[in-house]
Amino acid sequence: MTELLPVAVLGARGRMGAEAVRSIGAAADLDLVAALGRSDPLDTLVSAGAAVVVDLTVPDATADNVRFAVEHGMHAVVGTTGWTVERLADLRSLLGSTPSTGVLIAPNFALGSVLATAFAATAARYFESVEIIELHHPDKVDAPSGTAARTAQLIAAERSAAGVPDAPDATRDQLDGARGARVDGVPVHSVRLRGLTAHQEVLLGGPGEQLTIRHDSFDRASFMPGVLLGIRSVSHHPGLTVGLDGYLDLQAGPRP
Ligand SMILES: NC(=O)C1=CN([C@@H]2O[C@H](COP(=O)(O)OP(=O)(O)OC[C@H]3O[C@@H](n4cnc5c(N)ncnc54)[C@H](OP(=O)(O)O)[C@@H]3O)[C@@H](O)[C@H]2O)C=CC1
Ligand SMILES: O=C(O)C1=N[C@H](C(=O)O)C[C@H](O)C1
Repeated sequence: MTELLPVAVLGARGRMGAEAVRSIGAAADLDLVAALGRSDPLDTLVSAGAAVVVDLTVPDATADNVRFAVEHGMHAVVGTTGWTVERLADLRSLLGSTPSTGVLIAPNFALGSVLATAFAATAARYFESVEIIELHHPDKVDAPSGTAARTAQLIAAERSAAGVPDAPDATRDQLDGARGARVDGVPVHSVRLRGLTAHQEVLLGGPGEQLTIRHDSFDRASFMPGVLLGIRSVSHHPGLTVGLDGYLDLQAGPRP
């Protein structure tokens, strides 16, 4: 009989955590050994024998949770936002001392979102202007979304590598925030609206044309295939991987 993979969820009673608990419980190859809330001690991860820890908590807690997992020889699959450049650098250095441990930080587990971000980054080389609008439910504690921040970083990197000049913007007079927040120079606008789940539009403008790349998660079920892929794959990817695309082959096949 094949051994089941022991998995623990942090933030297990949250919106994402509860969905992940259901999906892991329904997976024949996974064994949910712990489902922790904020007041449960992290030592439970050790006594439960977790091999993979899934973190779906809050930006203030996630870095300490992942540190604990790595220091105790567990792989981590992280959907929580709040991973600044500094936090990622600290994690990379921690992982340097445990070379066989894998950590996936996935700003978005939905396949469509991962693809939309990749398409947007490619398209951004060819358009004069680019702006991001992210739209979420009003119970979200962070803005801009982790997905929007990651999309902006990838767009900025592509534009810089391709030598695209800064997008023109004649605004001289504005109310604070009217032009959004800047992430690596890319304007990001955050909408919080009851009824929404998780949505993003990347607007790309050139002379006489616009390309809009939009992704909608209508339900948190959209994130679950990515969560399961992360859990099953993380031990095969030692070190830090940022973005589920690191576990996917997004290259197009041969042309007909
Ligand atoms: N990567 C992706 O695809 C996705 C990522 N997310 C991200 O996942 C995170 C969780 O989102 P969501 O489920 O909507 O949020 P919720 O607020 O519904 O859940 C957060 C959970 O975190 C727990 N928590 C709160 N504070 C702490 C703490 N100090 N230490 C440990 N646990 C804590 C809470 O536990 P308790 O119940 O005990 O209070 C709660 O259950 C967010 O960062 C969100 O942006 C969300 C959707 C998709
Ligand atoms: O809080 C959410 O809901 C989501 N958070 C992630 C983010 O900030 O990008 C992923 C998704 O957008 C849903």
